[in-house]
Amino acid sequence: MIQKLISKIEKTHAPIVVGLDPMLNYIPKQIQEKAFKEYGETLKGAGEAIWQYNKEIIDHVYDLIPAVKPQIAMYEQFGIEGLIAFKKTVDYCKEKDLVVIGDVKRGDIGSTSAAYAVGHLGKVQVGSQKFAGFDEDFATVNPYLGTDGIKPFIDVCKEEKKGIFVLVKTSNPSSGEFQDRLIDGRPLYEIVGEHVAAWGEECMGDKYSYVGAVVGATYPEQGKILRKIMPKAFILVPGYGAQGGKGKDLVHFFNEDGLGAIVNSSRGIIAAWKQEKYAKYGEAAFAEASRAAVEDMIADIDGALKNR
Ligand SMILES: O=C(O)c1cc(=O)[nH]c(=O)n1[C@@H]1O[C@H](COP(=O)(O)O)[C@@H](O)[C@H]1O
Repeated sequence: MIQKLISKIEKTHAPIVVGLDPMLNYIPKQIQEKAFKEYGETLKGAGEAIWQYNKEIIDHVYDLIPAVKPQIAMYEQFGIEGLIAFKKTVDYCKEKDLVVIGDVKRGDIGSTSAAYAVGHLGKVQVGSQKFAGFDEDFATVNPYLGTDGIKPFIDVCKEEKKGIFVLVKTSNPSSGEFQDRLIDGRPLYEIVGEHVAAWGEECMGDKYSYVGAVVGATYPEQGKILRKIMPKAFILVPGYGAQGGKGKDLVHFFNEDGLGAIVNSSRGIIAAWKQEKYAKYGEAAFAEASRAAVEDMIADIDGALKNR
C-alpha cells in the first residue's frame, strides 16, 4: 500500500491528505434537513447527514488527491450509526481509488492490539470464513505501550501489505509535556523515532517502509530532526491550516526526492465554506469551496518545496 500511496502522490503531484473529520455544525443545513426528514433528529439522521456530506466532498476532490484520513472519533460520537457512516466513507473512498488512512490511534497490550489490527487492517476469522471489518489501508497507532503493542499491527501489515503511522511528535500544544521529556539527555520523541525506523526495517517497500510516523506541522524543527532519524519512514504531517501550519513550515519533513511526507488538513478543507476566504461559494456550494481549498493547499506546498 505504501507503493500505491507513492504512485498516487507522483500522479497527482499533491502530497496531501484530506481529513474527513465531520462535525454536524460544518454540515450545511440543506443536507441536515434532508437527513432529519428521512430519519428524524436521531443518531441515524446524524449518520446519514455525515455520509451525504462526506460523499459530496469526496466527489469534488478525489481526482486532485492521493489519500483521505477519516478520524473515527468524529463518527463514534454518534455510536453505531456513526460507525456505519465511517464504514460507508471508507468503502466509497476506496471505490474512488483513494488511499484510506484510518485515524484510529489504537495501541494496547499485544493481544488487544492484535484485535485492533485485525479489525482495521486485517481479516477476522468466523468459522471457516474470513471477513475484513473496517478495511482501511493504513491506521494511526499509539506507540506508548511499547513494541508488543506495535508488533501485531506490523504482522497484519506484512500479511495484507498495508501500513501504519506511529505517533511520534504530535501537533497539539501539550505534546511536549511527555514527548519532549529528556531521557539520557534526549527527547522521548527522538527515541520513539528511532524505534519507528527500526520497526520499519522489517517491512520495506521499494524505498519507503510500511511503518510511517506522525509528526505535527506545528513543530517544524523537530520535524527536521526526525526526518533524519527516520529516513525511510513516510511522515504523516497533521496541523496544516486550522492548527496554524503553513507550506513553508513543511519543507524539512520531505526528503530530497520530494517524497517522504504527506500533509493532512481536515477542517481547513471540509469546512472551507465557513471561512471568509471561501465565503463566496456559500453554504450550498460547500464542496466547491473544499475543492478550491485543496487546490490552494497543493499550490502552497508545491511553492514551498520549489523554493527550498
Ligand atoms: O494522527 C493524527 O492524524 C493527528 C496527530 C496529531 O499530532 N495531530 C492531529 O491533529 N492529528 C489529527 O489530524 C486532524 C487535524 O485536523 P485539523 O486541525 O482540522 O486539520 C485531526 O483528525 C487530528 O485528530
